[in-house]
Amino acid sequence: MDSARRLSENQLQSASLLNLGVRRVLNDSQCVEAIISCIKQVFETEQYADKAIEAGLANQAFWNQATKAYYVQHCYELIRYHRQLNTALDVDTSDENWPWLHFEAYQLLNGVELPNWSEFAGLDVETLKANLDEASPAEQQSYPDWLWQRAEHELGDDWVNIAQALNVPAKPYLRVNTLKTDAETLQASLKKSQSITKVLEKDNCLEVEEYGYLFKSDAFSKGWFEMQDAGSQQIAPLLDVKPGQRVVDACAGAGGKSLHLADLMQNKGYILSMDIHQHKLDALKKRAKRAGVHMLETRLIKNSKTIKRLKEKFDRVLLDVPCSGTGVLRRNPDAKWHLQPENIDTLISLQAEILQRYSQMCKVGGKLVYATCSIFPSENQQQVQAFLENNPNFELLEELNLQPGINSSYDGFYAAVLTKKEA
Ligand SMILES: C[S@@+](CC[C@H](N)C(=O)[O-])C[C@H]1O[C@@H](n2cnc3c(N)ncnc32)[C@H](O)[C@@H]1O
Repeated sequence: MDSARRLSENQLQSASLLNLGVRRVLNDSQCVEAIISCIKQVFETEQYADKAIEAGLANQAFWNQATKAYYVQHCYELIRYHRQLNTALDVDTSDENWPWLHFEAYQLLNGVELPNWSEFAGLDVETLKANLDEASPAEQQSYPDWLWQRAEHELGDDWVNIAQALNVPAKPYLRVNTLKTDAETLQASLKKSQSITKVLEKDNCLEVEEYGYLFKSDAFSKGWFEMQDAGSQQIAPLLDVKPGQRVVDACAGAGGKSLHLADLMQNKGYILSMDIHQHKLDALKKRAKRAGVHMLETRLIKNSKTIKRLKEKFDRVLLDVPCSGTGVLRRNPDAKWHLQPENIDTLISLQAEILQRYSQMCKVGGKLVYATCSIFPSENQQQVQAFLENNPNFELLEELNLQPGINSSYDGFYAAVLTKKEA
């Protein structure tokens, strides 16, 4: 079977659902117009997808849950398959009607019948499929050429499977905040807000099957859960933290992993969460308050002195470094189109610098975890190898390499656990 057909079959898995949805939603042209407007913003004004989608939803407070879900799903799908649709249609974004053509082509390729609207061009699905059959793998799977080539070079034969897996919409997962509740109590409470979840075998992780009113639920306002991918939930446990330890999360962002660490430490000890962006630390503080975490302090990294002053002060160091985000393309498909090859080279230099300088904060006998949400060995194993060659006082204890389509159905993550043997 050729890869264009294979891709179409991937998409067809949800065709019956789409058919149901489209019939409902196409009675309401406003939703489709909102989808068109959102993808125009993303591709014509380079707005981030999540911001554009959020803004679209804010304008439509009266939509029901199904319409909102249809809107979000279709915005993401049209962003994900942007290049594939351009190829199938043999048009690019200089044709001002492109968003409508994309919507129409996407539906036809997924076996959905469309109503007789004047906005639709009456496209022929066989022509769309024939155009895809002749296209390159990067066009068929909807990736920029440079990214495809780099991934093939770095990942070899695995890349084709990873590329397909990164096109499958990500499932939502929750991390149970065990400082406040347990999985079964959370599940029962969420049911009251029409949020249906499944308890996974992994500790304290729920898969969301139906959103319902998740973020309006009692459980959310009480801080009983955090939204966090099941792959991401595997990073904090690698630090092997104990209550009472001193831990630094030096690239903490809005604190997904800091909060998980606080939970694993039973809220006892000390966590210093740092970042170069104050607005992210402000968001972290808010989340920590809701989660009932009171052993965590935030600190802005202003210059190199902030780190130097903390030399050998921590039992555990987490470096969840800035990266290409190629492991989380299912969640952020627009990153494929924003990312440039030179960005990855700059990130690789920054990662090496962070690992070298920030590792100084680890005590002798302590542990350091270097983590990314990238699938590229150049940001992962190769960084760690280069660091170990320059720093023989560190030793590699274990590695985790979650690759969608290879060994994981979650997002792509890499982590290396190191220990500091001597000063
Ligand atoms: C992968 S994100 C962290 C995600 C976060 N740990 C979580 O679990 O939610 C990387 C973070 O590194 C921060 N960052 C970028 N350059 C940095 C630097 N030189 N030092 C520390 N943090 C940096 C970014 O602002 C970003 O928040």
